[in-house]
Amino acid sequence: MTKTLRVAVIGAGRMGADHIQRLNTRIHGAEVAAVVDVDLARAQAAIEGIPGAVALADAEEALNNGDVNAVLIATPGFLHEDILLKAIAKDIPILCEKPLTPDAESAWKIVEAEEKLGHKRIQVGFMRRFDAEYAALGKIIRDSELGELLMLHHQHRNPTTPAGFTNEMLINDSVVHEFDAIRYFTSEEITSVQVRLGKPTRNAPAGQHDPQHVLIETESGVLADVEIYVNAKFGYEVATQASFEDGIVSIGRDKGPYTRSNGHWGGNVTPGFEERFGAAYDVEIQSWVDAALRDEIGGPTAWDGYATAACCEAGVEAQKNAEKVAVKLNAKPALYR
Ligand SMILES: NC(=O)C1=CN([C@@H]2O[C@H](COP(=O)(O)OP(=O)(O)OC[C@H]3O[C@@H](n4cnc5c(N)ncnc54)[C@H](O)[C@@H]3O)[C@@H](O)[C@H]2O)C=CC1
Ligand SMILES: O=C1[C@@H](O)[C@H](O)[C@@H](O)[C@H](O)[C@H]1O
Repeated sequence: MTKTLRVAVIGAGRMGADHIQRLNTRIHGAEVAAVVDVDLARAQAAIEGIPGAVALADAEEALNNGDVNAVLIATPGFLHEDILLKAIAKDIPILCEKPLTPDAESAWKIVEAEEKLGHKRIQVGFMRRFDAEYAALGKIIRDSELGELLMLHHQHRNPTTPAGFTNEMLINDSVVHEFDAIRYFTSEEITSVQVRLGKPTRNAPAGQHDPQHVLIETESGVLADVEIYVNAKFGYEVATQASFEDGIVSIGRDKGPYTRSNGHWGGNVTPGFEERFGAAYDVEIQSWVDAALRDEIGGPTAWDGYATAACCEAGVEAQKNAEKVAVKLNAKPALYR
């Protein structure tokens, strides 16, 4: 493998632009070689000041560009499958933003294509695994420091949603992170998902029922719940409280500095995911680059993308009734065991 990844970033929207900046300024061992966006002006704006980078409007053109040897996919989730299959055919390192794909059938096609290739090329953008507090809680669980983990309580609150954010996307685009986090914390698969639609906020756009309460069980019977609330207005908050036999651990609640002044006390709430998880994205992308230069991957696999897509599928079905829906998973291929 080469000493430098020459990355084509596909999609220069909110997340793609953020990754382009980090690749260009903070990540070692990688450079932006091409930026692709159907909105060519957006791609052109994104490569400004990046020597040697080209702006293109077509992903396939970037994959066929001899100067490109890796790809970072940051288009909306429903477009991932097509680009992934083309990138797998090129056998180059791939960082695919979550979700791998929005449904289990298409995610399974990706797993099968990678299995056929015979080695792992895809890392999925579940950045929470690279957040310092998530890693600390993961270690407490793995080392059984507080006895057995019994329950996980998650709050996932966004200030607002972009145009076109459907009711299904509360599960496919947002709770997909908790599905991955629960699997990461417990090292188990999720067996069932139930969704309760309670009293909605007047701040949700038409067609979106917000907030929702998602109830989850794992193989050993760990119970988890997620409050997904995507028009919460006050800021961006992603928090977890874990109940153990011998204690309680909370992560992600507040951000300092904590100030007492003028008869009030308090800290800060992050405005968006860039601020809350900025450091985690840096660690995630550096891990991908370092591993890619060794012909490996440095984080969640296509199997993780598939398994979470299966949870999402159960979750979207569960939105339609208040029943518990079983998660259906194909057998795990040897490549991921
Ligand atoms: N890990 C995380 O915390 C986050 C991940 N994401 C993920 O990142 C991905 C992108 O999300 P956003 O940046 O929020 O979306 P966005 O809508 O801001 O940007 C998407 C970009 O893709 C471009 N695009 C659309 N079709 C294209 C095509 N066929 N070829 C090339 N470019 C095309 C659009 O013109 C747009 O510039 C999604 O998979 C999303 O789930 C988004 C936000 C946070
Ligand atoms: O991935 C993300 C967005 O796509 C999603 O829409 C948000 O709900 C998440 O908090 C964020 O991390």
